[in-house]
Amino acid sequence: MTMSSINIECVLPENCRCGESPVWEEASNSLLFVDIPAKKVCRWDSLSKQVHRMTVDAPVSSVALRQLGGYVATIGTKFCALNWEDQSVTVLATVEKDKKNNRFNDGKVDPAGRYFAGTMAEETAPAVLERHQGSLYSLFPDHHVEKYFDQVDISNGLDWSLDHKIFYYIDSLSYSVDAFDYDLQTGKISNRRSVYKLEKEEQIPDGMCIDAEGKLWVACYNGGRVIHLDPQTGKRLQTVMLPVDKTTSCCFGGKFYSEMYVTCARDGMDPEDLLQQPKAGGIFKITGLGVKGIPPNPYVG
Ligand SMILES: O=C(O)[C@H](O)[C@@H](O)[C@H](O)[C@H](O)CO
Ligand SMILES: [Zn+2]
Repeated sequence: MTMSSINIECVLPENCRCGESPVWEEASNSLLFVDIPAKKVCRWDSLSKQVHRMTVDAPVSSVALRQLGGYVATIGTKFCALNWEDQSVTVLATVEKDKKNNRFNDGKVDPAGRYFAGTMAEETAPAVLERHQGSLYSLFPDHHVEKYFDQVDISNGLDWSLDHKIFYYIDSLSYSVDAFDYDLQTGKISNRRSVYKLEKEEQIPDGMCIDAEGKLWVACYNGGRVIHLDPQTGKRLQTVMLPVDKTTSCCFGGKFYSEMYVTCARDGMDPEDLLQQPKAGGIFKITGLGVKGIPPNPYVG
């Protein structure tokens, strides 16, 4: 084992109101992410350091790669395809037409190419919302949508185990990281259980990703950290503190997926905190973790 020292750098002072859904695109050496209330999908080129932004017509809560080219995103309560070249949006499916106050939140593509995303009621302030209004869905390659369960408060982080037999999921206000048995063939989930309960100072679990060793990394909203968890033992292995409180999500990227990228939010911070944390809303890169990630799955369809 090589000794590594952790370095944390703000690589892009984007001032996101609520940065989310970081996704590494190897083909363009870029990081994709969204700013939910700003209705923006962004792509930061790690070589040129240029950012390209696409504004859509409703809150955009997650973005993912698409096998056919371009991207998919959850916008309002719609699963959409994005054409980055001409900046056009095509609706693939709509959920919850009857729930005007709901929107999608975090989403990610499973190893078979289904796009999973959950919903929540719109917040009046961070983590303040009508409870139990959300559900978890997935968009299959043929564009039909399946619903898994309802009664969700804030549908958030999700990822799959390396053998594709477990689905990990966070409903933020449960303060728990949960696991389900996963059937990759059918996309069905079963046997929900908790694998980690957050400690008080860790605050609210938000976005999550798995690493190449099958361990989880969870961004803690208001906790200013990402925590490294062993879902087998239920133990926390490591805590990495960031210089911003509202850390929202994380992914691996860069060469061999050896770097971690972390998004965060500015919304809900008071003026003093903003003075103390001028990089709030930026994109952070963590190096020296000594563990790699795995490539994101593209949506098939
Ligand atoms: O990004 C998200 O997941 C939600 O849309 C945000 O509003 C916050 O993270 C949430 O308030 C913290 O739980
Ligand atoms: Zn989130």
